[in-house]
Amino acid sequence: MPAPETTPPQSSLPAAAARSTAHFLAEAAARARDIQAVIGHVTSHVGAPSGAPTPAAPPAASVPAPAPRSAEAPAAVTPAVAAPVPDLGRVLGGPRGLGTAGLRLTPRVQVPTDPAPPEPPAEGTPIPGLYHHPVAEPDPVRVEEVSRRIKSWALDEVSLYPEEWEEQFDGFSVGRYMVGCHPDAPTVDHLMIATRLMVAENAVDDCYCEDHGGSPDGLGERLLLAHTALDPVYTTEEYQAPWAKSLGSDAPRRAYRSAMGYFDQAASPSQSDRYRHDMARLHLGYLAEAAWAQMEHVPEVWEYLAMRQFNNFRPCPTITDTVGGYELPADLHAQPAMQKVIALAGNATTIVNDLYSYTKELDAPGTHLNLPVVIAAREDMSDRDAYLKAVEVHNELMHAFESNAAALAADCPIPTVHRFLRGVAAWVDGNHHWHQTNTYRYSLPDFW
Ligand SMILES: CC(C)=CCC/C(C)=C(\C)COP(=O)(O)OP(=O)(O)O
Ligand SMILES: [Mg+2]
Repeated sequence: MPAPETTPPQSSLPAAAARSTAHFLAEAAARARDIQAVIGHVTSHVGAPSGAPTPAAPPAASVPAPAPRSAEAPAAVTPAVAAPVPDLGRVLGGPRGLGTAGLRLTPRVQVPTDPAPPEPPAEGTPIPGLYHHPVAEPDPVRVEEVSRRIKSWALDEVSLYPEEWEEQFDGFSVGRYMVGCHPDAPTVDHLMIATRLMVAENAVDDCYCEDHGGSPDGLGERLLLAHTALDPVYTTEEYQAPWAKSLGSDAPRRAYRSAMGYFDQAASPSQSDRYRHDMARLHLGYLAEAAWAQMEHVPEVWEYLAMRQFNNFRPCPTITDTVGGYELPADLHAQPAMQKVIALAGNATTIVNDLYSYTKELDAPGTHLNLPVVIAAREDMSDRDAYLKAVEVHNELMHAFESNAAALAADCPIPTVHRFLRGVAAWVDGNHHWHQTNTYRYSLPDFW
């Protein structure tokens, strides 16, 4: 099916409102003053000795079901507190005190005010011993609307898949995934920004690298050309046209081009640049994985973990501010302490995938690398012991994410930083929930 040449419609998102240069500069100057005030704190904390105590991780909390919202009801988004936050439980749980209930962004620690009917148990079993925070089932009203809109985008705007892949598209449940990962998105339009990108990222992974005709052969070329749908080519007139035409020539490129077009309209230039950088990281990771597949080489465990830090979910939690309708300023995003928190969160979420997709990948043709497989091969362990060790690696990454996020929050008393950290933590929890409950796609090994 030929790709319709579509241009994303003008967005009505607040963040997409035309940013006049003057307005942007005034905003940036005001922000710069705040940022400079805290950068010193962040830097001095990062320089502390590695044995310095870090705040304790919060206890996992049981979560009552939130009342379903209407599809377009805006979430409370105003950050409220500017005081230093001493522990992660406070940061992730949001502001407390009289009148602040509506400002909490993740439904982690809530005391129900009236008895709600008990929620049916979530489908799927969490991996025994896996450190995670259970979350409530994503708002079904939003899920339904996002699912409807994403299918129409996939079919009508980018001709993403042939009819026979429909069941797999539906089974992926991307609407439920994204609604669960972005509980503070103000509207369904905001959720769609994340959902289109998630679908496009998976189209590239499936069609270029894996299940749907992917292969390590020629992957570098395919990825580079697809990357230009995110990061445009500027060349001479003669060669500009064939490049522009190439972006419509296969489903992954059509999906990247369209999803990025929508993202650009909602994001600031530096948020778009952040995303492009994270996608370049992702593509670098795909290439290392492909090189090992071509060489039939199993890397050492640390080498695998390094590759998986790039072939990683990172581009998804790092758009939490765009999806939330606000911006974490570039200077704060670039701080080493923030980069470390983001990397740890991305690594924990990605090892969650290795663990939940273990049986699916064992059943796939050839050797599919994931953390348990690499540990078993390189550390001479049984499949079971290697899997259990991989669970421990995940748990250590999660604790490191949480303690580093808590330390950063305490050192950086800026509401936007706290909100961003809460957004990343919500993504981590939503990602776990989706993996646990996506029994169409994943099943656990029989190790317990
Ligand atoms: C959504 C996104 C940025 C994905 C990039 C990397 C990726 C595909 C994963 C982290 C998922 O890993 P994997 O390819 O192993 O996925 P499945 O196990 O097939 O679900
Ligand atoms: Mg996997």
